[in-house]
Amino acid sequence: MNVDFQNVTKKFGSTTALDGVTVQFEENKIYGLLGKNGAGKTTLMQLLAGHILPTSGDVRIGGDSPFNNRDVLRNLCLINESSNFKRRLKVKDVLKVAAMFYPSWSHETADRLLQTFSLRTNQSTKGLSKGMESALGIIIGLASRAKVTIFDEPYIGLDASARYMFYDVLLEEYEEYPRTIILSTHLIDEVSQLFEEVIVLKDGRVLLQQPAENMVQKSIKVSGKSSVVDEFAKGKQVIEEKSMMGMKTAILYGEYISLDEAKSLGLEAERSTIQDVMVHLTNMEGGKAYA
Ligand SMILES: Nc1ncnc2c1ncn2[C@@H]1O[C@H](COP(=O)(O)OP(=O)(O)OP(=O)(O)O)[C@@H](O)[C@H]1O
Repeated sequence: MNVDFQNVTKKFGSTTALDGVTVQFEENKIYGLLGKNGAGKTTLMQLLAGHILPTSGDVRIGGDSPFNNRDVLRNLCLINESSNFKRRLKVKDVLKVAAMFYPSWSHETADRLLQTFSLRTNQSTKGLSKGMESALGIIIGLASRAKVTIFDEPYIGLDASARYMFYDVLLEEYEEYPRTIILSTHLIDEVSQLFEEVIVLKDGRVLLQQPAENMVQKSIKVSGKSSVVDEFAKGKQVIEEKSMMGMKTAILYGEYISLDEAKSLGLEAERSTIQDVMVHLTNMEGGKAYA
């Protein structure tokens, strides 16, 4: 199911959380939805999950609006950091309800992940630690096999090893049973190798939408004598630079930039990370779009 946002604006009182967003999520792709605090990521996901209505514009999933639309919502699973599970229920009851709701539910995946995350099905959800609650959310998200599965910072309280288990299982599950996965995260370095496509929001607008690989290929971090760095940077977009005692480090972003060309001038050169590019682009003044 394709997801289509056409000129979507969402206002909360005087705050414009999303401002004329037009974006598409294709079937069977893993997306990273990135941006600084308050950029509009959660609002976009809430609109997608039919929890709220846009102030103007159109949100469509497989051609239909998700708002109050049970048929669409059975193919869509949003897991967020505060997926407050009904406090009186046991883990097994929460899973039973989810299994009834999602037509593609995989009992096998749920059982396997219960073991992976050491969750007991007889445990009351009231007694779950933050990490265990996140684990339960992740189990539901992956076992739902919903055609559109969205994780909004789903790992609060999970330690590093549990988070890496989540990333591994997510990839395994995705390979076995492809679906559209949207991951919103601030732990970009940890997760970025999962992304096929990256969407960066800034001040409620789409600043950039690109295949993850392109984003890396279009960026370069160079260091060396200031005059050489400046010469190399001519005509390219400098998104960050630091100088000290005649030396300079700069991050450049634009059309494909060759590492070899920089090295042949005697500069140290490497690709910068998606996290670096995201941080510096969103810190720059103005709202230029790089899509
Ligand atoms: N229910 C609401 N009522 C009022 N303002 C809201 C509401 N939800 C979001 N906003 C505002 O809309 C803007 C976008 O918020 P949103 O939560 O979508 O950002 P975000 O990118 O998810 O941020 P974070 O990374 O901090 O979770 C912010 O200015 C926020 O204060």
